[in-house]
Amino acid sequence: MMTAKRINPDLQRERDAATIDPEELTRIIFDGAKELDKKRKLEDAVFNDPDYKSIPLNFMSREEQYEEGIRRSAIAVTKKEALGDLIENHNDLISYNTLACGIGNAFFLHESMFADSIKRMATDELKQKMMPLQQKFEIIGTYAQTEMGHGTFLRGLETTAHYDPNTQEFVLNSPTVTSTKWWPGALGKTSTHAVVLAQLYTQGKCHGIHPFVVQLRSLEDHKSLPGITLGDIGPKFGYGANDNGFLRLNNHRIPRENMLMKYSQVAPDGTYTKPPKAELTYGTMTFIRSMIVRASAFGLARGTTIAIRYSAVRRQSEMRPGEPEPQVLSYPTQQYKLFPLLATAYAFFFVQKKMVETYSVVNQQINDGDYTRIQELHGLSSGLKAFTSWATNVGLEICRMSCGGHGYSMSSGFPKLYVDFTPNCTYEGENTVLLLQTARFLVKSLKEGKRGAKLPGTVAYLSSNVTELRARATSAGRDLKDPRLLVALYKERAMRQIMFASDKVEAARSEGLDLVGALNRASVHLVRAANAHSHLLVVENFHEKLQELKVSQKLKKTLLQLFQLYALDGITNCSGEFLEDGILSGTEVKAIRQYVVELLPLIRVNAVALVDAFDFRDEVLDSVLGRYDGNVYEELLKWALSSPLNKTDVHPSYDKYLKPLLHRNRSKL
Ligand SMILES: CCCCCCCCCCCCCCCCCCCCCC(=O)SCCNC(=O)CCNC(=O)[C@H](O)C(C)(C)COP(=O)(O)OP(=O)(O)OC[C@H]1O[C@@H](n2cnc3c(N)ncnc32)[C@H](O)[C@@H]1OP(=O)(O)O
Ligand SMILES: Cc1cc2nc3c(=O)[nH]c(=O)nc-3n(C[C@H](O)[C@H](O)[C@H](O)COP(=O)(O)OP(=O)(O)OC[C@H]3O[C@@H](n4cnc5c(N)ncnc54)[C@H](O)[C@@H]3O)c2cc1C
Repeated sequence: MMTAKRINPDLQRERDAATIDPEELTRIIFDGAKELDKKRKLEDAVFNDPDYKSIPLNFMSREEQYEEGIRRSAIAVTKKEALGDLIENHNDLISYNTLACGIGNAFFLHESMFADSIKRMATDELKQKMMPLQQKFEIIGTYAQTEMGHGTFLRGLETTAHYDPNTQEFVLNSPTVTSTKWWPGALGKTSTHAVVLAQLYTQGKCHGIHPFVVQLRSLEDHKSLPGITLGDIGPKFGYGANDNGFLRLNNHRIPRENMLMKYSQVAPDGTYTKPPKAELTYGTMTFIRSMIVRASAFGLARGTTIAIRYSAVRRQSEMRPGEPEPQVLSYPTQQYKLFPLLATAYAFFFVQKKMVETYSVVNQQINDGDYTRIQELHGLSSGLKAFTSWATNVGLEICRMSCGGHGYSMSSGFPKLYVDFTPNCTYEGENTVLLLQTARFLVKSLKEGKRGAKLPGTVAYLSSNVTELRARATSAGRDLKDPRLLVALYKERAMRQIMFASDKVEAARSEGLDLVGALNRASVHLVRAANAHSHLLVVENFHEKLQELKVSQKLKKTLLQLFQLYALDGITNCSGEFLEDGILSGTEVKAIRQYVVELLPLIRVNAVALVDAFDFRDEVLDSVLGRYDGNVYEELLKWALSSPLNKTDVHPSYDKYLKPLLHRNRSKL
């Protein structure tokens, strides 16, 4: 943690009064003392390096942001080579890049989706050719799937790859305006190569979308190759430093070997062999979806750190004349805005660990040719990606508004945090669409459970029936703060929502609709069901973690309070779903509302320590309001003074426009 020269006394008092040691919690969040030490060393390596210093992003034009992003990303490549053991795994790599290229990592897709697609789907020969070039940064790759006309509906992509057996090449084309590749990160100006998804045609037949490695730019002068039109798509809501781009292909030829042919093949004569499972093409997206759960945890942790520290420093409104103005953190309404989000950030930290573990186990099974859990992984990653990113998206705006007027200033850090986070709800699968995928898996699992099939872990509860679940909830006692009861209540709620949605699908089918039509008619209920299921997974996982963790009694007590707040507040926000089937009575829901309010002052004692435990350095938070030392007001003034508009006392526009206006009647006076 950064040592500050002078800590704001209010913030210091909060830290002194805490009953927990934030460092104990930090070690849990970052997987133990060794990993934490590594993370801090990586931070030192970046923030003590003058090469990573630049003028504040807020005062740069978009071109300057792009250039600065490229500069930092490029030097990060060489600097990280010298860091040896500090970068041991993919998490370390992401951490280092996030720290070094805070403005936006130009090579994120190169190191994730481009590399992963090749590793996952290329033949050994293509891998041997491409991976060293990728790893040594002799080429820069991106992932070009989305088109102007279609992002969600992959089967609707229009880019074509026609196989020509005479030359043993694929001929790539963008036959319509809407087939223009649109959005891929780093496509416009940076990348030399892309994994391009296109409809494969061979021997006169279309075989659906397949991935191809396509060179876009010359490796000598970086000019786009003949048959290729490339560019930046223009300014966006956020991600100013990234050249999200467009690509048009005009009879562009690539060798047959550039198709990623591990699972499906085109032989030299054009004969097509289909993959053992069509969904294997989608694996790279599953990988990033699981990472977005991690990004959600970090995003909400950042937002709550800024808002809670600032709320401890900010004093407003005498309660009674002459009394000192309270810290806004002491108002129950402020606590009610922020503490459930703090609890949510913790819940997401724990569930992202589970997501990453599950991903890595199932991915290994898939690599070994065992596809039995592929659907479960898809249901889990789609549901958690959507559930956690939506909650973080909403939570960040609540955090910003909880900072009053100063939250609206760029100096708060919230505008950049929000605009860079919010596309997590859209890219890598639009959230509604992903929840519908999860729901499909849930409806299927429910049916199979009823038939007596053994269901995988995350949906095993669907093989029970509601009477059993109700009995389990009842046997857990009726102490509404008891974690076992809370998990049982969430389970019953999820089960009932899934049953309700399934019944609606069945009802539509019995009216003669086909499955697709029936799923579409029931889609509002299906999304609700998938949300309820994902919510349960977060609650259940938090409970399991509480039982597993070997921590001090004081910390255990605080984590239990956070769990209770997360679970109880979740009930009040969806109380209709708990009331409508009598899972809870009206009296119980009212009692839960009161418990939530009673938990707030208990959390208040440790609120600052709990955000300190996230261990964000000031350079990472990039927020005047969230500073570790709490010296908000002095820094706000400094920040404003550094604004380019304040370079001169009189702005040049005075002579051009204001003076003529102000002086226009002067001669008449
Ligand atoms: C302090 C230190 C600090 C450190 C801080 C560090 C903290 C941060 C750390 C983290 C930083 C990272 C942040 C991330 C940044 C990201 C960058 C941006 C990247 C953005 C890239 C993109 O944005 S890139 C494009 C993504 N674009 C999609 O995402 C399209 C969605 N659209 C579909 O994905 C399909 O279109 C859709 C709908 C499934 C229908 O698919 P479809 O048309 O085939 O139709 P069906 O629905 O019929 O599906 C047919 C059957 O396939 C099954 N299935 C489908 N998908 C499956 C799958 N994946 N796995 C298995 N099975 C699957 C399904 O379940 C059916 O199974 P069944 O038949 O048995 O029911
Ligand atoms: C910042 C950013 C970076 C990106 N980076 C990349 C990249 O690197 N590579 C890449 O290939 N792509 C990238 N994308 C594109 C991204 O993956 C798509 O935008 C995303 O998958 C959503 O697809 P869409 O834009 O077609 O949305 P649409 O599908 O058009 O969504 C519009 C609305 O329609 C609804 N809808 C669509 N289909 C259904 C359905 N079946 N049922 C119910 N509702 C539906 C959605 O819920 C949504 O409300 C990026 C996008 C952004 C914003």
